[in-house]
Amino acid sequence: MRIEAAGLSKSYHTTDGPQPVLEDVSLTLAPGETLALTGESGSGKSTLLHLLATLDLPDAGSIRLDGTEVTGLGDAGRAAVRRDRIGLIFQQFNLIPSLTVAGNLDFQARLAGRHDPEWSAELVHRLGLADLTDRYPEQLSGGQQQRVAIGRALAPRPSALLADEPTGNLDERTAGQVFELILELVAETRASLLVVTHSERLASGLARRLHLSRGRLA
Ligand SMILES: Nc1ncnc2c1ncn2[C@@H]1O[C@H](COP(=O)(O)OP(=O)(O)OP(=O)(O)O)[C@@H](O)[C@H]1O
Repeated sequence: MRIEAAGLSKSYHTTDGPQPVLEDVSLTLAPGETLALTGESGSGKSTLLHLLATLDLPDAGSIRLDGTEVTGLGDAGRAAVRRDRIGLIFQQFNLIPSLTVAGNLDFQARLAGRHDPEWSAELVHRLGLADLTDRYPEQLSGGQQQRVAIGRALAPRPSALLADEPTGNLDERTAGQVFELILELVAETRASLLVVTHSERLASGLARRLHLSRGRLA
């Protein structure tokens, strides 16, 4: 997917009045390109990721996904773009508690109309979840839940994968391995990848890097 963001601004409304979080942020991500988004805590990385994922709307600016301006779409239109084209990995996983590991992967793929049992089985295997497919999220460790979240995001073969600290809950060695696997899977499916990370090591494994500082790209 080609992601083109131009002049994005966003403020949150607090009791002290509007707090600017992003100011005039522009970026482009070509189809299949990989980009790391770094920046200190509170610099606006998650906010920017949420805007690009169509989960929230900017106060000003434009977001084009494969040429379609998404800021003008209503909630249903943006939800359809997310469902069909975007894979999301959140810091807090957001797995569905009432579904098993296999159920979480299948649910997302079915929503997008692209359920492929062979691909789901391959993801489960490569993410080291083969013995855990019948477990529920609460029966998994944080690292295992994180791997389920990665599998779920990739199950529908999204055109873009947007990930917020996708290996933040793993020890350094496992984080490196899981990150390599994300890169492999993204390359195989030719998805674009944007990763928010605090890790220099992980950021250096991606083709490009952008740094946010107090809501502006440095
Ligand atoms: N819903 C909200 N309402 C008010 N302020 C918010 C809201 N969400 C985020 N903020 C504020 O916006 C700023 C940017 O937050 P954001 O989560 O985008 O930063 P971040 O760079 O992802 O941080 P971290 O690395 O700690 O996850 C912070 O000061 C945060 O307190």
